[in-house]
Order: sequence, then structure tokens, then C-alpha cells
Amino acid sequence: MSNLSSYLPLFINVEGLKVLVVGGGKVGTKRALKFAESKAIVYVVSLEFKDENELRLFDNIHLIKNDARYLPENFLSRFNIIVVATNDKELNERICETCKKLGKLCNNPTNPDSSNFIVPIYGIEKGVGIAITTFGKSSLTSKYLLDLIRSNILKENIFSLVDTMGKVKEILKLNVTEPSIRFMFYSKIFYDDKFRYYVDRGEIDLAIQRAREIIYGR
Ligand SMILES: C[C@@]1(CC(=O)O)c2cc3[nH]c(cc4nc(cc5[nH]c(cc(n2)[C@H]1CCC(=O)O)[C@@](C)(CC(=O)O)[C@@H]5CCC(=O)O)C(CC(=O)O)=C4CCC(=O)O)c(CCC(=O)O)c3CC(=O)O
Ligand SMILES: NC(=O)C1=CN([C@@H]2O[C@H](COP(=O)(O)OP(=O)(O)OC[C@H]3O[C@@H](n4cnc5c(N)ncnc54)[C@H](O)[C@@H]3O)[C@@H](O)[C@H]2O)C=CC1
Repeated sequence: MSNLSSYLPLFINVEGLKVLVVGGGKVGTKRALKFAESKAIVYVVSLEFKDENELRLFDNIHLIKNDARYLPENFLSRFNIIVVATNDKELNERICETCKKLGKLCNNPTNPDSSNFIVPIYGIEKGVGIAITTFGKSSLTSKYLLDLIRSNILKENIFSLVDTMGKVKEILKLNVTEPSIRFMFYSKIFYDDKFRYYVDRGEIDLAIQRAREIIYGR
């Protein structure tokens, strides 16, 4: 496994990005659908398509029936992101190597060492995004961790906290021009017991009023 310190988690907006999925079997289909649901423009190159009907439900998925052993570099270079998911391990690795040389983001689902990004399990709910990976060791454990966070941590008070701090940010950006002073206020408000008491009880108007008291000193 590559050095884990060189992984940087990012939330990428894939809308309009060009994604190539090589191999239209179980794994390739799942990845193609995931990217298409997030509004990427997806091309799937494969000898055959396991679930052609499901893929055809999306206007932004294009199917190309072809042998991926002969994909030229000038074809690969048209894409932003490439996923290699044939059942030919050497072919997957060879295409990923070429794509990385071309400066592309490439995912080989069976081999994180060949990939330069991996797909975490994720959930986005009420303005909070959580992504978890075990870098290929155990997807089931990743799923379990996400469920634990969802059922034990992501409760109404956390969503209220995020929303209210978002409102506090709007107030501060509008009224305090100096960033270093704004930053001092963010912490002061976030850790204020009264502010948090109101947020926990869902009394958002009172929480905002408390934030204003802290900002304006009254
Ligand atoms: C490295 C990675 C690919 C990458 O590079 O992105 C990878 C690799 C592999 N997974 C395998 C198996 C399983 N994968 C799942 C499920 C998911 N796997 C996903 C991601 C990733 N899987 C990446 C790292 C994720 C991480 O480490 O956390 C999810 C999150 C997203 C997605 O696939 O779209 C999706 C959640 C679906 C959801 O949303 O519910 C389950 C559970 C299930 O099906 O319920 C199992 C059963 C066993 C188990 O628990 O692992 C095998 C075959 C092993 C073999 O052949 O024996 C390999 C390849 C290998 O190891 O060779
Ligand atoms: N990441 C994950 O969660 C998992 C990964 N895997 C691995 O991923 C790989 C793919 O698995 P599946 O999708 O289940 O296999 P699959 O057999 O369902 O699909 C393989 C696809 O690749 C296509 N293909 C093969 N050679 C090709 C070529 N030369 N050119 C174009 N297309 C070609 C086939 O037509 C087929 O559609 C396997 O190596 C498997 O071990 C398997 C299970 C889970």
C-alpha cells in the first residue's frame, strides 16, 4: 500500500467532468452509475455491458462497445477521470499507468497501489458530508463506521450547530471587515456555553441573539 500520508481527501464537484469507465461489468456499472448520478459525463468502453438497460436510463452515460486493449493515448487524454474495471488485471494496470503519465486521475478498484485516487464510502446529509475509507482493507468496516457516525453523532443538534454557525458567518462577513477579528469571534461564539445551550435546544433565534451580544458586546 502506498504511503498513506500522500492521500488528500477532497470533495470534487464532478458535474460536467468527463469520466471514462473501462469495463461494463458489475464494478464498472456501479461506478458509472455513481458518477452519472453526480452529473458527470460518463463514457463506458466495454466488450459487453452487464446491465445495459440500467446504464441507458441516463442521458449522460454513453456506451462504446470496443476492446480496451487498443485505446490510443489521444482518446484517454480527452477524459478528466478514468476508472479501470475490466476483469483483466494487467490491462487495468496498464491503462491506469498510461493515464497517470497523462496527468489524469485514475482509479483501479482492485488495486489502490495502481490508482491515484480511491472511492470512499460517503454520506451527505443536511449540509454535512462524511467520507470514510480503509484504503481497500475492508469496505464493510468503512460502511460500519459510517453507520456508527450517522446513528450516534449526526443528530439534530449537530445539524443545528452547522446551520447556526453558517448564519453567524453571514453576520460576521457582513459586519466585520477584518478577517482576524472575524476568526476570533467564530471561536468565541462556537465555544460559548449559552450559545451552545440554545443551539442544542433548537432555539436558533436566541442562539443568534447571543452571537450578536458577543459580537457587539451587549
Ligand atoms: C479500494 C476500493 C476501491 C477503490 O479504489 O475505490 C475497494 C476495493 C475492494 N472492495 C471489495 C469488496 C467489497 N466492496 C464493498 C463495498 C464498497 N467498496 C467501496 C470502495 C472500495 N472498495 C475502495 C476502498 C474502500 C475502503 O477501503 O473503505 C465502496 C465504499 C464504494 C464503491 O465501490 O463504489 C462500496 C460501498 C458500497 C455502498 O455504498 O454501500 C463491499 C461491501 C458490500 O458490498 O456491501 C465488499 C465486501 C468485502 C469488504 O468488506 O471489503 C473488493 C473485493 C475483495 C475480494 O475480491 O475479495 C475490493 C478489491 C480488492 O480488495 O481487491
Ligand atoms: N472494488 C470492488 O468493490 C470490487 C472489485 N472487484 C474486482 O473488479 C474487477 C471487475 O469485476 P466485475 O465487474 O465483477 O467483473 P465482470 O466480469 O462483471 O466485468 C468485467 C467487464 O470487463 C469487460 N472487459 C473485459 N476485457 C475487456 C477488454 N479487453 N476491453 C473492454 N472490456 C473488457 C467485460 O466485457 C465485462 O463487461 C475484477 O477484477 C474483480 O475482482 C470485484 C468485486 C468488488
